[in-house]
Amino acid sequence: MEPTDLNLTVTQREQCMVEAQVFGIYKHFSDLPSRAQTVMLELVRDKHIEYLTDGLQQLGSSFRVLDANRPWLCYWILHSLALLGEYVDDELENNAVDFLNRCQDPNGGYSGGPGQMPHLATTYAAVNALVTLGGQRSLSSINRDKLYTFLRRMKDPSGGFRMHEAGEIDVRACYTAISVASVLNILDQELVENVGNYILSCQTYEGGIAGEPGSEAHGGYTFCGLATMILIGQVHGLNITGLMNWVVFRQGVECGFQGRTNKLVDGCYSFWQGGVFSLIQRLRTVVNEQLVMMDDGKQDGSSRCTQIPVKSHASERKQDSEGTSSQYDESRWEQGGAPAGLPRSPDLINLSNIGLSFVEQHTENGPLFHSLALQQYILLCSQVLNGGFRDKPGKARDYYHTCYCLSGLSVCQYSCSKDLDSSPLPHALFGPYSNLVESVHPLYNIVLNRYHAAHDFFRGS
Ligand SMILES: CC(C)=CCC/C(C)=C/CC/C(C)=C/COP(=O)(O)OP(=O)(O)O
Ligand SMILES: [Zn+2]
Repeated sequence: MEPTDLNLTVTQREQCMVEAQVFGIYKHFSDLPSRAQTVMLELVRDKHIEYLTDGLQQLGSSFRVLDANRPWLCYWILHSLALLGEYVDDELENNAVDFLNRCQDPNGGYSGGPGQMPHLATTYAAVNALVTLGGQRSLSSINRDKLYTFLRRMKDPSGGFRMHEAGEIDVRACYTAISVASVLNILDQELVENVGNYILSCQTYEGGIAGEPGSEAHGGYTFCGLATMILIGQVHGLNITGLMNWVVFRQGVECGFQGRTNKLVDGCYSFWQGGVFSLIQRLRTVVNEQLVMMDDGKQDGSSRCTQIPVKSHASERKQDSEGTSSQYDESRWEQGGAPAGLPRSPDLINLSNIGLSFVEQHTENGPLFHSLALQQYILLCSQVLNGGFRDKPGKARDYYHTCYCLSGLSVCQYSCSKDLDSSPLPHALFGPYSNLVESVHPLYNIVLNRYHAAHDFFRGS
């Protein structure tokens, strides 16, 4: 099944579905769109906006559903609307800002609902939601000083972060802490200290990144770990070639991505795995350096990062548009086992500029995954024609899958573009050009123009 152009016949599309069923994905074949409905494979934009706006209105009127998850619902819905190029009206915007403010803890951070314990995941969701809303009222509602102290309290002496007070330390916690600190321009050396080593300890023999040391590599954590390493300027410490080797095998015959080896594809991994590709595309220097080392016969391509030899000039340092400071330290690899530790981030790194310079660079590299095929999975299998997206046929739509399917669609559509703020060429899109959605900043999963506005707002303060 190779959907290589926009002119797939209905018969070919039906063949895709039949093949997918043969591979055991569609237990509910009748759930798939009918033949007539799939002809154009259109994004049913108006239906999605209706579904999302309804969700936001329900939140606004009661704010009672899913008690510990409400900032997430705000982010998933607001981000999905932003991807569709929609702005919410003043009343809904004010309600959302007020509600998120009630989730803000007096001592910093955001909880899942008013009066609850602040948590890093809901802090990330609330901050991304407020940045997506944008504007003075929304952005200035974030108490950055208190938020910084919350992040410092969540920092474990080992370097990782805890999700909440006395909570678990994992890669998600590292990403959510570093992502909000970066977007709010409060990232500093104290927060960064030893996070890189924690993430390195989670890269597995398969090449992907696990949630915690010793666990299985997973797309969600691989995105979090890779994005964190870029945001702290230490991505060169990961075995990127090994990571690429792992992620390229995660796109299934059904065209969607699976989260981990031998599991089913799921629409939400369109972003978690698709986002990994978007990041890797912008890591040309690091990828080339590691490929050269492999060419030198010093590295087995399937090996883990601890076996990457290092350059002999340990003092070499540079910060480039990938937000990477190349600093090689031979002693790190000498043990033949786990790395002895990433060097402390050089002071030369401007932590406040990494997110912006990363997204401003041009990339000559095309996507390393089948972008049109993934768009087909999203539009044909995950899209619900009444609005919203789902994991796969047979499952119900929800706001989480709507957010991450649309985010994945965006990553696909801009995957052939040299830069993220110009419109892609029609051949990059599956279906009509009206399917085009907004581009995202792949490190934060925030719509790019909303990120730029927030970056300007928090710059220099
Ligand atoms: C920013 C943030 C909070 C990121 C979260 C990242 C994320 C999606 C992590 C995945 C967690 C996980 C192990 C799911 C497996 O569920 P499963 O066993 O039901 O699914 P599977 O069969 O597809 O692996
Ligand atoms: Zn899912």
